[in-house]
Amino acid sequence: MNIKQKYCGWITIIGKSNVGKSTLLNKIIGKKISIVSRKKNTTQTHITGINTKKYYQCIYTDTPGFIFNKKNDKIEYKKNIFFNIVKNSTLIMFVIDQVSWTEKDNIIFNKIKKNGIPVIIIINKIDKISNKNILLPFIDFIKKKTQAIEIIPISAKKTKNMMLLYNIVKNYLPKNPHVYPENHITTNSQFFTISEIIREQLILFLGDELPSIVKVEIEYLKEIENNQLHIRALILVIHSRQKKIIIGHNGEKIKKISIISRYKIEKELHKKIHLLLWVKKDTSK
Ligand SMILES: Nc1nc2c(ncn2[C@@H]2O[C@H](COP(=O)(O)OP(=O)(O)OP(=O)(O)O)[C@@H](O)[C@H]2O)c(=O)[nH]1
Repeated sequence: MNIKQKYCGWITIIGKSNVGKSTLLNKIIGKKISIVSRKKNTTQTHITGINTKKYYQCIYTDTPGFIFNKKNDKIEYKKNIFFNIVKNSTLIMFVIDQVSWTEKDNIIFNKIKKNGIPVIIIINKIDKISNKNILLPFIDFIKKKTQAIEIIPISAKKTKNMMLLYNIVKNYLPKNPHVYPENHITTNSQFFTISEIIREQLILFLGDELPSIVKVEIEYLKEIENNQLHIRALILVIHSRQKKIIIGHNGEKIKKISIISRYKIEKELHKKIHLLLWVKKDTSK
């Protein structure tokens, strides 16, 4: 019997805050599993995204951006958890913002380098670089400075060089059986549990009135002290009239959906929930 060899590896996405780590992971997975925002430190916990194509499975971890102590430039981020993730990686994707290599990048890079795990440096947001001539000398400079195994300029937002990146990552995957089934895209079940509860309530409350395609995206999820969770969820519709249906007269419907959803999420997660629901036209269509 000819059983095709399988490959599987763990890839950790590292970088300063706001360099585009979550955008990159979402693009790789093809779904919004990690929250993207202009605000720094949107990603609060580790997000795992799984990408399986035929015989190759990549298990990505998006890490929260590093926080530096303003006084002494020391990393304040939960070091132990972080370095455990790094230690167990097959590969590291070190993301930087355009052609800027700062002292902070140096500090983070030197810390992770000690583990001897291969590092790919990703120069993100190249769509923002108007003079592309500066790219090659910068790549040379980074190559000398870091001895990274690969340096790849991409635009996660504009999906530029993403296939090239995937093909490179694939080459570094060791022979391993797959850890997750093919259609499994994240281990962050909390994320999905919440959006599914909201969708469930939409279906229950609106029945036949419900527009056929309603997406719920968790835009913001933050755990605060005393077991409380702040959630902002977007209900995405195709037409403005669908928006009106969901909101209802004087906002009555959305209010009810929100109250019951909050109650159900509290029951499911055993946490105090603060829930804000927004209905919005899906502009990605
Ligand atoms: N122009 C451009 N903007 C991008 C690109 N990638 C990400 N961004 C933007 O950069 C901002 C930060 O992106 P995130 O993906 O949230 O960055 P992050 O590194 O995960 O941030 P933290 O959660 O703070 O660690 C967002 O406004 C993104 O839309 C890109 O390739 N090009």
